[in-house]
Amino acid sequence: MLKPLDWQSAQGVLRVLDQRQLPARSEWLDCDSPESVSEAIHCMAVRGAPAIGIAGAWGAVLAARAAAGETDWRACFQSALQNLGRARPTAVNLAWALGRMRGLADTASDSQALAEACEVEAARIEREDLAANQRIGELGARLLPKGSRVLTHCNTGALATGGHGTALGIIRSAWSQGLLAGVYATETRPWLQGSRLTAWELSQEGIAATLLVDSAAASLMGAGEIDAVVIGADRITRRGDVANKIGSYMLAVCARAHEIPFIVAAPGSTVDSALLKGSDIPIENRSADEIWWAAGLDKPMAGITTHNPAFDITPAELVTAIVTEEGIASPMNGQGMALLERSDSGSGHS
Ligand SMILES: CSC[C@@H](O)[C@@H](O)C(=O)COP(=O)(O)O
Repeated sequence: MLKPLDWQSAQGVLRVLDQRQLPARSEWLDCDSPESVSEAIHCMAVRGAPAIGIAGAWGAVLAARAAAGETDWRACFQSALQNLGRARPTAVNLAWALGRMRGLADTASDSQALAEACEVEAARIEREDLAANQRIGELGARLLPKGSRVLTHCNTGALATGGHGTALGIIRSAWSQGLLAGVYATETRPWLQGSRLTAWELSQEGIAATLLVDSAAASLMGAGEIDAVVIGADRITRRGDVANKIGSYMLAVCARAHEIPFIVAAPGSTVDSALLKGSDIPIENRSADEIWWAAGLDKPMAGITTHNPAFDITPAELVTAIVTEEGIASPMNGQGMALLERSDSGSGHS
C-alpha cells in the first residue's frame, strides 16, 4: 500500500516520501529531529491534512527522544511541540495530533516512558486514520448512484493520509464497486497536487480518469458531464464551513449553480468543534514564487503583487454532505448538523 511516511524506530528516523518530487522521482527524506519533521511539513514534502497530523505525531516521538536526559524534559518536549505546531496553520489535524501527544507528558514518569508512550500513540493515530479513511470510503460511495461521474480537487489520496484517502478514498471505493462512469481530477493550481499526485495515484491503481485545468470545471458542469463533486478538507467548523485547497469554494459555487451535490470527506480529526465560523480559520498564504514559476520567472515581476492563499472557505450553505468515519451529515444550510446516516461499524478508533 502506498504510504507517505515510514517510521524507522531503531534508527530514530521518520522517512518522508518527498511529494515535491513526484511523479518524476520517488525520493525519501530522512527526518531525525522534530525540527526536520517541521521543515518537511512546512515545505510540503509531506502534505494533506491527515498526513500532516500523522507526521506531527512522529515528530513528537523524536521530540520526546531528544528530551531524554534533559533535567527539564517536560518543558523541552512541550517547546518542541509548540514549534511543530507552527509548521502549517490551516489543517487542524496537526494541532489535534500534537494535542494527543502533549497530554502524554502529564502522566509519564520519566522521559523514557514519555518516548515509549509517544511511539505507541503515534502508531495508533496512523492506524486510526487508515481505518477512518476506509470507513469514509465505504460510506461516501453510498452517495454515488451507479454511473456517477465525479470531479475531485487537489490530492486527498493515500499520499495525503494514513492510507486509502478521504475524497479519493470514496472514489477508490466507488470505483471498486463499479459505481463510477467517470473520474475527473483538477490540475490544482499552483502546486499541481491534482496533476502530479492525484493523477499519479489513480494511474497507479488503474482507475481511468480525466485531468482538467481548474478553470475548465465550470464548463464541464455546464455541459452536464459531472454528477457530484467530492473533495477533502483541512478544517471543518461546527456549522459546516469547510477550509480546503484554494479553488474549492469556486467549485462549490459552480456546483450549486448546476444543482450538483457537493460532498466533503474528512476524518473526525479535521473537525474543529472549537470554531463556529469559517472566517475564524487561519488561511496559509504561500510564497509568490509558486505562481511566478509557472510564468517562467524565478521572482515576482516588477510592480506586480501576488495573492497566493493555499486554502479557501466554502460556506456550509454550499455543502450537500459531510462524510466522516462517524457517518454522513448535512450542515443544513449552516443551521446545524443533521446526521443522515450513522456509521454502523463504529469510528474505527482503537
Ligand atoms: C485528505 S487531504 C485533505 C486536504 O488536506 C486536501 O484537500 C488539501 O487541501 C491539501 O492541501 P495541501 O496544501 O496539499 O496540504
